[in-house]
Amino acid sequence: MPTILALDQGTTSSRALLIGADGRVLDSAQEEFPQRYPRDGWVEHDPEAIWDSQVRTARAVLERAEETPAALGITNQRETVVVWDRKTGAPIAPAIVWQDRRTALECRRLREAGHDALIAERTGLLIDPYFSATKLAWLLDHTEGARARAEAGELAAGTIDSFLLWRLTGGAVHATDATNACRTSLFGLDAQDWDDELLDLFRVPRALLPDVRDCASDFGTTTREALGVGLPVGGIAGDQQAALIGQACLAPGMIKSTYGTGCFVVLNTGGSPVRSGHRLLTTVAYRLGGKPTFAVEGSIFVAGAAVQWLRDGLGVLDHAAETEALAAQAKADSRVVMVPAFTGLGAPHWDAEARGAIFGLTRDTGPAELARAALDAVAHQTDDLVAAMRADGGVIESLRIDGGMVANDWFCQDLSDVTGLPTERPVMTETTAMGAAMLAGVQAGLFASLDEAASLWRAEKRFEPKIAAHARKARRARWQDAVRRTLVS
Ligand SMILES: Nc1ncnc2c1ncn2[C@@H]1O[C@H](COP(=O)(O)OP(=O)(O)O)[C@@H](O)[C@H]1O
Ligand SMILES: O=P(O)(O)OC[C@H](O)CO
Repeated sequence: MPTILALDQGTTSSRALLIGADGRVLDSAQEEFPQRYPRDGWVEHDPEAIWDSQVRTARAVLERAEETPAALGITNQRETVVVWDRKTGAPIAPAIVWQDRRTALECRRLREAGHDALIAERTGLLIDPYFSATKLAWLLDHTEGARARAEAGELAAGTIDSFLLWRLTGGAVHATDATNACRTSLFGLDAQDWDDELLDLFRVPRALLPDVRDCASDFGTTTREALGVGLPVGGIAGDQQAALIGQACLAPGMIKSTYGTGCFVVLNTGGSPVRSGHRLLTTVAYRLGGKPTFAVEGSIFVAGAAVQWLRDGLGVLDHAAETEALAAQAKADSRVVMVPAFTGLGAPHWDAEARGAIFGLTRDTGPAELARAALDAVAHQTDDLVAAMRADGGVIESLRIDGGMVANDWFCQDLSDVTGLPTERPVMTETTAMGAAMLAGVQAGLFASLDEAASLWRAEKRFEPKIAAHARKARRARWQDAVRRTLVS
């Protein structure tokens, strides 16, 4: 059976998965890599650590594989930017991660100068440090000589997919796909290309940027130096769009919600961009044969990251999975509410300056109540997004869920209770990798179309809401009050 190698470069780990043409995961490898928090609100990655972990996982899977995969697909944490030297391939600075807030003041300046409308109209995005453009400008302004070198064409930049692709092809291909490009604030949704006016506004030289291609395209071939084998790279998509594809949400109205470091709820809206009146983003879901399909997205910066903070920051857990038993043990009358605004709040609040808070602490609050509050916060934030989508006219009847957190049954049930929606967990929870594999498989001719590949999707478990309407209302009110008390701007 033909196979596809999918590289899933996430915020906390790099993964490589060998996926069969029947949609099954045949093998996988995963490596976590260090997160750096050098200052309040800053989040950085070492691009070499990303590269090394990604290559090691890919090579591990390839060495165990019986046959050479037919194609390779890449999916990645989005918005995070790397700038590197075109001659040596060496990064000139650490990668600035999507969660990083260092450009909050610059974003405020752009908002005060009245650029919101132009940016929203062209890109479907708001002005926020989340997106790549201000991060790129920051790197050029704060790295000695970088701006002049960028203008002279000596440097290349891109999101993580671009950086990996460059390295995988030995510097032969500097490209990205439309789903990653549309998260930079530099890409016109209508034109489906970099926008000169936005490049001027954000002061990013065009010479720095990759070529933008369809999600299923010829992205070149890996070198033997990189992976020990020449594989055609046929698919690229940002991880949330890849998860939408991997969850088989290919028809307008279908919706998925992914719980990794952050949480991203994405609603397929079909062939024309739909603008939100409630501060959700308009984004490219995928682009095939030059034709974009669009989505509306709600982005939450902290989901599994709150669990990670309990583990690594507070040290009250050894493993993320312990939150499941802990949450179940929490005292039923606990009113602890955690607003995990560690790096500001994303949709629908977009408050870059808010910081986290915990309300309702009592002398008997312990790790169990904190664990429950952390999981609960993710469910409430999801419901905030569902409410915004409904206010925009969206009809939402259930959620297809995935990501690291959905291994936690307590969380899945809580999500269903808090949102009042049935939630469906698929058999194949590696939906992000699956999306990348589907795209690469279409390009390699293993699937006649994305729809054919999507027919492989199966539900593993469905969680139904179990709490009474009045209990849900009371919990929602407590959450909304806590958020109000956390907002800064
Ligand atoms: N059983 C679990 N319960 C709660 N959270 C979990 C569980 N397993 C993993 N996580 C959280 O999920 C995140 C990892 O999910 P993943 O989809 O791999 O994220 P990413 O792609 O952002 O690196 C981590 O933040 C981790 O804390
Ligand atoms: O690494 P994840 O799975 O949390 O996804 C990160 C997103 O792509 C950021 O927009």
